[in-house]
Amino acid sequence: MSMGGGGEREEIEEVKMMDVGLKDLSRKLEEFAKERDWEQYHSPRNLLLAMVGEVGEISEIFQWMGEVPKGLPDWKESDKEHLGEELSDVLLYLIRLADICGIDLADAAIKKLVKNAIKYPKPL
Ligand SMILES: Nc1ccn([C@H]2C[C@H](O)[C@@H](COP(=O)(O)OP(=O)(O)OP(=O)(O)O)O2)c(=O)n1
Repeated sequence: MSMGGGGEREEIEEVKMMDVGLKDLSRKLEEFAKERDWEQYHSPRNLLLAMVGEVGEISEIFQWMGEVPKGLPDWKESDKEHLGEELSDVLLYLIRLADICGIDLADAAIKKLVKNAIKYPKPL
C-alpha cells in the first residue's frame, strides 16, 4: 500500500518506532479510507473479495516453485519484499474487514487461542 506524498519515509520511520498493534493499524486504515472518500467501497463483501484477491497474489508468488525451505534462504531481497507486501495487503484487508463488521480482532483472536488450547490439549 503506497501512502503517497513526501512524508512517506518519515511516516514509516515513525511507525517503526512504535509497537504497532491491530488497533493502530485499524485506525490508520480508517484514516486512509476517509481521506480518499473510499469508505463507500469498504463494505464487508468488497473487503472480503479484496482480501481473497490478495491471498491469490501470495499464491502466485509460490506457484510452480515446489517446496520452499523455511526462511526463504535462496530468495532475492526484492522477492522477499514483494512477499512482505502481499502478506501485508491480506493482513490490512483482514483488519479492515473485522473493523467494518464490528469485530474486535485482537480480542477474538485471543479467545480463539484459548479455545484452540482446550480443543487440542498439550500431550502429557
Ligand atoms: N479500495 C481500496 C484499495 C486499496 N486499498 C489498500 C489496501 C491494500 O493494502 C492495498 C491494495 O492495493 P492494490 O489494489 O493496488 O493492490 P497491490 O498493492 O497488491 O497492487 P497490484 O495488485 O498492482 O500488485 O491498498 C484499500 O484500502 N482500499
